[in-house]
Amino acid sequence: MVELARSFRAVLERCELVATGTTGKVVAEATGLLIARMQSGPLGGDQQIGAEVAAGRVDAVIFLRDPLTAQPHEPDISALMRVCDVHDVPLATNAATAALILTALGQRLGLADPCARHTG
Ligand SMILES: O=C(CO)COP(=O)(O)O
Repeated sequence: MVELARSFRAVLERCELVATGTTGKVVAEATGLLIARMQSGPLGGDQQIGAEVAAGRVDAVIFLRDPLTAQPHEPDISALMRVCDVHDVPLATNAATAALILTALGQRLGLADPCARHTG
């Protein structure tokens, strides 16, 4: 997530960012981006972000899943993904898809080169 945020800093600094607790802290410290932090995911942060999606206040969700690790709050994660589908909000669950979404957002913002570092 940090690598992605660094690569697309030019896009992200023009967005209102919200993240689950630990992710928001780590990315903010690594990049200097201003990020509103919800609860940690296992403590309800995914549900809080889901509520923002349901309220129509989110343009895109980037949720980088570790496909090899089971999460104790899997139902919360599924609910967040479902609410993105219900409201047709772009949802990235891997870095390649996230890069496509952030590139599109950057183009919409009029940035000539939304990605500072092309990591492949
Ligand atoms: O578990 C998470 C998302 O489901 C992430 O939560 P944290 O950002 O608090 O680690």
